[in-house]
Amino acid sequence: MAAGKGRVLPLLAVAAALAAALLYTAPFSKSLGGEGCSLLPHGHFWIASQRVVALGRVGPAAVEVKEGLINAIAVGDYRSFVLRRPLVDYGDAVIMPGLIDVHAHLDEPGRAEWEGFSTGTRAAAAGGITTLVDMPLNSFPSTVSEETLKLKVDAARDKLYVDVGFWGGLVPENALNPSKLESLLNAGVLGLKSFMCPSGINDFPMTNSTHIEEGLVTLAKYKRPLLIHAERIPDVASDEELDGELDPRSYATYLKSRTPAWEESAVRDLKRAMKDTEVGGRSEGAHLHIVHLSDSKTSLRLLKDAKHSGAKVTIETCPHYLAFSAEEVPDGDTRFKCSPPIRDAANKENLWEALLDGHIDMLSSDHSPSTPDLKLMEEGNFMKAWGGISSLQFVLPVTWSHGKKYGITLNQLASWWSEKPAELAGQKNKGSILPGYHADIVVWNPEAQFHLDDSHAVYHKHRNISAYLGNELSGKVLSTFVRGNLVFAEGKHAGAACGATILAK
Ligand SMILES: NC(=O)NC(NC(N)=O)C(=O)[O-]
Ligand SMILES: [Zn+2]
Ligand SMILES: [Zn+2]
Repeated sequence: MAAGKGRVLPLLAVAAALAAALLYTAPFSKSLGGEGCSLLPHGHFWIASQRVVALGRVGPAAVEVKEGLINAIAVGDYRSFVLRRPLVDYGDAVIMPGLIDVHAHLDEPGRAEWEGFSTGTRAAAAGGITTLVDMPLNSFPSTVSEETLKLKVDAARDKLYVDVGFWGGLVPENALNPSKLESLLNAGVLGLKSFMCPSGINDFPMTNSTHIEEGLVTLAKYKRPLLIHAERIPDVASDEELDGELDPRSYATYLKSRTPAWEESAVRDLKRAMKDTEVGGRSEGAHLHIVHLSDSKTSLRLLKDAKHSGAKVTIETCPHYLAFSAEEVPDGDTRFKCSPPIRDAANKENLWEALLDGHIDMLSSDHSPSTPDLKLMEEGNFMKAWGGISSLQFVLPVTWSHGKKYGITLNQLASWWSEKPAELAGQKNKGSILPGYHADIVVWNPEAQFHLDDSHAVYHKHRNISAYLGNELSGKVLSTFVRGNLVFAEGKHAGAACGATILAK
């Protein structure tokens, strides 16, 4: 390419992208550009900036959006290509693939007072997240069958500001029954999720390793992943746990009650399941995904070993494990309670190292709010409070603000938050800015700093239970596009909720 000259990549790889899209398609819930779906009155336009994260590079480019898809990318001096059509020039702001959050608890139907499709997806849009995958528990009933998935999809109708897919639950009731599992998978869940310890939700019981190994055999046929909450109560209690009276307001008490041995015990128990996913294994084609890894020591080492031996395993961690450390959690401040727990500063350093080295594959929010009363904020009892971090809207600025000192790049952000999650969720036409892909895009300013105080608009349901309130962050989301619809800009949402439910086919 001659210096200073632009280059346009018309419909690059469209054939591949569209062919792959046949595997999983996102049914559009409303026609694109429908009444009120977008804050922009165009169905065909260009957006441009000096920092477009696309094609493995960051630089000046213009992206052509047509009927919800990315039609072309002009890199370099793009002006000669952008003729006649409207162009939105974002100057120095970053144009990046929208974030795909594969771990969010939206809690509807049944616990809409905890979160909800409307509030949750408005928060997502304001945070630059363009696709969410909803967890099968905390709603009521849990998503464990074709019928309960249908309740989810019905509850989501006309409430979505971003696209939403669903994980189903692998529970003892369906794990050993392939036809039940197949009907759940045929109904369109993107994969399954199970717990190896009590989930805290009565109609979502834990699974043992036999359930997991058998479930994987069915999942292998569908090539969809099994997500695992990998904590298991160790067979031998540690001496520390046997210590006498411990103060339930002290964060140290909570840490002692849920040690890294819980994660380690679960990972050891998954040994055979992981082996089964290897080439020639009983469930070759299946894929195990460890959600919210916190233990950066033995559990991570065992998972690295399994990956090294050829097991199909991926790992996610969450911004709260990368932003906070146990030393900083004030006693009684149950906003920080989650499972597995936020551990010490050395653990946090190791998690960053593993993420930067590629051993941890991706990030997710694990946004899991409840009503404020269940957080027992006045009592401050860590042992009784609901566990779950409320963070949906803040994950991009939190990752960026804390990652800057480790020298993270915009391409890494796009990989952890968009490309890898798209792959996990089987979304072959999402997660990158590439011709033929959905025009799911976040525009943000990494340099803009803000104080997350009462004047900051927060869209998820209960702002006061978020551990991030009061933080100084950098990285401000300016605009969010979902399939070409400008769903959020300058603090405002589009009038209509035109996100789609994503069902696997
Ligand atoms: N029932 C839950 O939402 N649990 C969640 N709770 C956390 N992470 O503290 C989770 O994902 O394990
Ligand atoms: Zn979990
Ligand atoms: Zn969760």
